[in-house]
Amino acid sequence: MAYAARKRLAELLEDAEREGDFSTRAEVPADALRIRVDGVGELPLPLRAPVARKLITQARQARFGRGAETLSDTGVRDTWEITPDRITLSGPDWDRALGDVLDGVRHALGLPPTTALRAEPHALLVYGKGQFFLPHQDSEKDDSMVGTLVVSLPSHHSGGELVVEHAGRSVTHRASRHQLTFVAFYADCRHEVRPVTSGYRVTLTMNLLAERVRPTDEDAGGPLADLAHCLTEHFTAPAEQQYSYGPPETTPPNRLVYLLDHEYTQRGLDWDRLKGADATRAARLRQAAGQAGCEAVLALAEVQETWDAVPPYEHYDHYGEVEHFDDCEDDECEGECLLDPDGEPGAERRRSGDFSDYELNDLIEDEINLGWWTRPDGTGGERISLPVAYAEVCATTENKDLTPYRSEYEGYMGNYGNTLDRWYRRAAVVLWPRQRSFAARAQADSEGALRELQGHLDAGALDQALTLARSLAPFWGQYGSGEATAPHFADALRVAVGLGEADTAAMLVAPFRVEALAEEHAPDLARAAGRYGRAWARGAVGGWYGTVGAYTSADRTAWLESLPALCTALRAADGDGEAVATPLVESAWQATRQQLANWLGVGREKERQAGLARLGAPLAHILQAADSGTADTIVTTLRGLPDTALECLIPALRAAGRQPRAIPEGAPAIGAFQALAGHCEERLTRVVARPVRAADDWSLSPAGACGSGCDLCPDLDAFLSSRSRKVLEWPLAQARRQHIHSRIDLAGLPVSHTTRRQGRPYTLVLTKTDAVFSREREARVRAETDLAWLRENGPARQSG
Ligand SMILES: O=C(O)CCC(=O)C(=O)O
Ligand SMILES: [Fe+2]
Repeated sequence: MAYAARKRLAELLEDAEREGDFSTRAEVPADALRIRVDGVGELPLPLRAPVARKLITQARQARFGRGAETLSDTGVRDTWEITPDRITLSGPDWDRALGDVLDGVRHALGLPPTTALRAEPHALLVYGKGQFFLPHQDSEKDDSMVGTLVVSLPSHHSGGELVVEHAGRSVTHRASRHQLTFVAFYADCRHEVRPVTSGYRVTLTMNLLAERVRPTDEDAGGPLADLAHCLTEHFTAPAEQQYSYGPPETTPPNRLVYLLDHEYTQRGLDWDRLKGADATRAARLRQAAGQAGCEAVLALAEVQETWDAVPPYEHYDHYGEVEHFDDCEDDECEGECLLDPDGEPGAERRRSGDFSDYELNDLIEDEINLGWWTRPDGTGGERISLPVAYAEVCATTENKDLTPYRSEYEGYMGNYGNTLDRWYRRAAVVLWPRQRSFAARAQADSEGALRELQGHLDAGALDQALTLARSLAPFWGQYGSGEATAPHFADALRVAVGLGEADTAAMLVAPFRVEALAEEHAPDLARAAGRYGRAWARGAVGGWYGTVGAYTSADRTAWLESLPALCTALRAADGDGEAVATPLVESAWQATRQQLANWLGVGREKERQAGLARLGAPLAHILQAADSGTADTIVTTLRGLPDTALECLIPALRAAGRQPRAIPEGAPAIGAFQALAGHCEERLTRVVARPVRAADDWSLSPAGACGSGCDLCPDLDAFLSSRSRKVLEWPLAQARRQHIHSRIDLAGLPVSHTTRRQGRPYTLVLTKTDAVFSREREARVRAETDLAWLRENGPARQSG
């Protein structure tokens, strides 16, 4: 079983924990160090109060970093600071003493013997009574920085303990009064300096830097063969699923993601600078990988967990039921503070904070994403975005035993219980079988994969390129739909042309959206169609276009503007550009025709007019791009539409008129626009010639039967069609009044409806409004204007 392999692997790496701690301490006789400070002179040790006060006269208020900023806030950090350029360290024995301490620290922290530590002075700090530094994490100021070394100078003081924490454990260090006290900890450990209660506490802080001194060829120890066996098993057994519904997987997992315990920055992620147990575990895994024919890289993972969780018992007040927002002091509050933590009605019961004392019940959901990884050859790394599947994850330390960097709690919301979301940053060793290396990396870095394929093609290694490209098929479809991937369409297309295998080429270009297509792709598009045939091209365009009628973004309207130029370039290119241009135009037309039909069916005039007018420009672009056959089909369809289609056709003609140069000379579009213009002119002339409505003519066209065969609609139609009846008083029960309302509103009729709430049933009063006349007047004016414009500027005139 694959699960057993992962479990065993995690256990095999468990004992590495004993090989390193996150923090360590050492004492050295005070006379090992001579320390001089500019403006003060050599500091006599143990340090006494007058000297400490003299140091303060030379110091500044210490600052601290938050994000990219450096801040000064004595509520967070209150201590005096002297910069390292003003400090000189010496002493006959100092270098050797420090060297010994660093060697001990290296060993205690579990860094491999192939690594050496160096310490660089960072600051001299003086803490007087009441001064402190709240919990924080030190920033890694240097690529090779792995931690901090705090050297406490001996002095009489109380308080001022240095508390260091990692993975739920914490150690408190007190400084010696007579000796130098060295405390070292990894840079990802949170630590604090508790307030000094008497005397002065003086520390020299140093950055700990790690450097490789010997190659890592020695055996990292441990049951390597066992580990290698687990890897082989993991990569041969079918991947198991988290939930048992759905068909079982038949293929093995693509990779193994072994989560480490410490946090790392992108810069600090390096095989030689791993911390504590991580170093041993990663070294063993890497060696096992070598034996099992696998490749290993380091990665950074973002983990999110959602737990079913409850607040600790103490958070319930004496009612035994009610939970309060942390700061709530309102005696009469019955927990409303939680519903409304900001005093805004309806604010959600969601808040962030430290919920480490909450009790975790069940894990509802977890999600792991890799955001960065190093290259297999160890040269740098790259940003990636790769969700990790359940069957790929393995860890010796569970997430819940680590400290999340963010937590959010949401109280009971009906559908869900109380949930606690926790986010962690973890590093990981990611492994995959060497033969599947290309696909394993490609899933995270599609651009890199395309580059590699092109490289093989350029080098004439066609067979290899084909084998690798085929291995992308299982997951390549998830790629390409985002805007960010559009720029890589050109790369995918070029590789597709080069491969010479129709199915694989189709798979490579399939995930992109049509918006990614631009004029510059025309030569390769035409070449691909020439190579793989018309059916291939039609299939590819269908995929790029997506399902007709599916939601399409505003981007598509913008993209249609570029369609004529794209099609012109396609037709001019070598190969078979027409094979791509034709289905592109046809698909665009099918989608637009569908929208046209939808808008024509809308009764509310203003809405319909606006909707149809918006389709004008896209329609013009499609006609501009069409070949003569498609242009004819389009014109024939448009001619067959009702008069309301003029609300789209005139805007289309106007759009075409605005950019006559977009139509290539001799293009079928010229004839199509002329035919349409002639058609519109004919229709408008008929509209304008209609007799003006007589002042006493209130007749409207019938709204038609509603389809449910009700007895009301015929009566409504009789009223609407009547020349003389302006008002209808109609006693109707509520549901029936409702039906008439909706019939009138849906059709956008110039009829007002009110209900007179007297008697039973109430009376629905329908009144034809002046819009019966005004709409017709407006329509006539519009028709006259359009007709005048057509006669003056329309394409029919321009042809000459
Ligand atoms: O003074 C100390 O012991 C530690 C100070 C510290 O945490 C820092 O400078 O970042
Ligand atoms: Fe610190």
